[in-house]
Amino acid sequence: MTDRPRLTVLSGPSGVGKSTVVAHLRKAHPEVWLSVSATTRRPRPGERHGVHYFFVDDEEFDKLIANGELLEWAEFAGHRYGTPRRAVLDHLDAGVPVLLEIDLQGARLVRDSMPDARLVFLAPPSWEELVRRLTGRGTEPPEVVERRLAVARTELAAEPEFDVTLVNTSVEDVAAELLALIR
Ligand SMILES: Nc1ncnc2c1ncn2[C@@H]1O[C@H](COP(=O)(O)OP(=O)(O)OP(=O)(O)O)[C@@H](O)[C@H]1O
Ligand SMILES: Nc1nc2c(ncn2[C@@H]2O[C@H](COP(=O)(O)O)[C@@H](O)[C@H]2O)c(=O)[nH]1
Repeated sequence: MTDRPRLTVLSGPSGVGKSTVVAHLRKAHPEVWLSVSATTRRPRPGERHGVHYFFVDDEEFDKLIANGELLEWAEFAGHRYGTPRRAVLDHLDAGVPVLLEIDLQGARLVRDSMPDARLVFLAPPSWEELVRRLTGRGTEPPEVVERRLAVARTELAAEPEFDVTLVNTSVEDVAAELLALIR
């Protein structure tokens, strides 16, 4: 029987660089499986259904919840996001390392339902750098950036709840540290 690998949860404030770090890691290590979340948010330019997210409407998201298909879900800055349960469990059962990239509320829910999961907090080098990254990404209008930064203050305060903190100064360094934790 295959040993069940540990689930790794990567969390941290919007704009800190979670997706950038994960993309860098997975380019060199495609064997690490990244869960594709469902969301009611609209796609950004370049985002593809089934690759970056499963983009669903409110009714479809309600059904996912009602049918117990989500391992966890949360509302973040006006939209809902959730982790499809079956695919995560199937990959773990098959011995494949699984990575979730989710918000603080979701990380707390996973910790409650899967206490063996390792919770990793990605922190910015400074508040000013976080603002620069989120603004510089240019994917959200100023009012949404403000909303995400307000949430970020709460998320930064929750860092002690996590098993490990990685500071995203260098994408290469932090991706290597994350890989070592996943293994
Ligand atoms: N170490 C780094 N140094 C400088 N810029 C970075 C670094 N890591 C990421 N960035 C940049 O910061 C911006 C935000 O990164 P990214 O979209 O990966 O954040 P995120 O945490 O996934 O955000 P969200 O939670 O909103 O999806 C991007 O423009 C990215 O290129
Ligand atoms: N609780 C969950 N949070 C999730 C999930 N998928 C993504 N996220 C987090 O939402 C915010 C915003 O993401 P964005 O793509 O709109 O910038 C970010 O913190 C993601 O990590 C999920 O399935 N559950």
